[in-house]
Amino acid sequence: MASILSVRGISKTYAGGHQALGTIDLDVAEGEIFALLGPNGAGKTTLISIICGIVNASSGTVTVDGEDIIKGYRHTRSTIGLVPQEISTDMFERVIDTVALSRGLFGKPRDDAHIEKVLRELSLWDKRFAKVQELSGGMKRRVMIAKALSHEPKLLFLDEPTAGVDVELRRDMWELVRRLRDGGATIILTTHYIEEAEDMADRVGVISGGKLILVEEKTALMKKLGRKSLHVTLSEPLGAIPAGLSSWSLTLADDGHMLDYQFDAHAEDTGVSALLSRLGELGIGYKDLNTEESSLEDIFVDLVHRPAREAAA
Ligand SMILES: Nc1ncnc2c1ncn2[C@@H]1O[C@H](COP(=O)(O)OP(=O)(O)OP(=O)(O)O)[C@@H](O)[C@H]1O
Repeated sequence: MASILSVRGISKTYAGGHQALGTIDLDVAEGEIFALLGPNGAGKTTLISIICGIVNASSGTVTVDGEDIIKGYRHTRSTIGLVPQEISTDMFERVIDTVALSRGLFGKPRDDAHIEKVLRELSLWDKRFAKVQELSGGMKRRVMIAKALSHEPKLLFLDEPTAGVDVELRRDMWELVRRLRDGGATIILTTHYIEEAEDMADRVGVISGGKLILVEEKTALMKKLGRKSLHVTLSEPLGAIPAGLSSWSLTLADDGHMLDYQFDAHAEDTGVSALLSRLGELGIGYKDLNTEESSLEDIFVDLVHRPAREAAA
């Protein structure tokens, strides 16, 4: 599918000399949900802000829907919707007015039916005549989303959309994201809730220290980097791991009642069957066995911390 977003050689050094982004290259296809993961200060917001035309890049180019974001800014800005991390809107305006005004700012003709649809989808219709300042924090966030959707963007950025929101709003938001995607929109989100990326994203990009260290299909990533753990519940607790088991990398947990073995699920020989027969030979009985796959969170933590570990080694 065609790219709706192409980032080529983008870097950013802020005025104070801080390099927030190294050289970033990224393509996002139309209709994708792309999750950008990274620790605090990794450069996620900087990258989004450059694409949205809020921050100038130090080098590189960005194309949105076939147009350069600088030369073709009118088109690219009206193609993009941004839900920023922070709530920024005129607090004294009524909900319906601030959302309708946002649409006008992007040069789109008035469309009351669309504004009503957006407000209804976000459960804001009943509050349409309330001033923004009278709303709860969660409702204010819904207003920010409504504003971003007011001009029917093809490419929607959600910058940590569910940070600090309640369970209900979070669930509503993910339903909305799915509906938008079904309607053909492309969605790029940053999140600290990795299970959300695991649940929602088609592809995942990991940014760390201003560098995009990995971009991969979510399922392929989990397959490739995923490890499995085997948990062996012992009949009798062990005080220490017996010398006869030194060929496996094992840990004892649960006061010696549980033996854990981490292995690469895709290796030709996982070592599991040899481990189980050795346990038999050593007379170590067990009551139960179960395996567990690593989550995207495990993979992410491993990836982000790997450079530091490698440097220390
Ligand atoms: N206007 C600015 N001037 C100088 N430095 C900045 C500015 N904005 C961001 N930075 C720095 O650039 C780096 C990247 O920040 P950015 O906000 O892009 O990270 P982030 O990945 O979005 O983090 P978070 O998850 O905390 O939102 C940080 O070190 C930050 O302090």
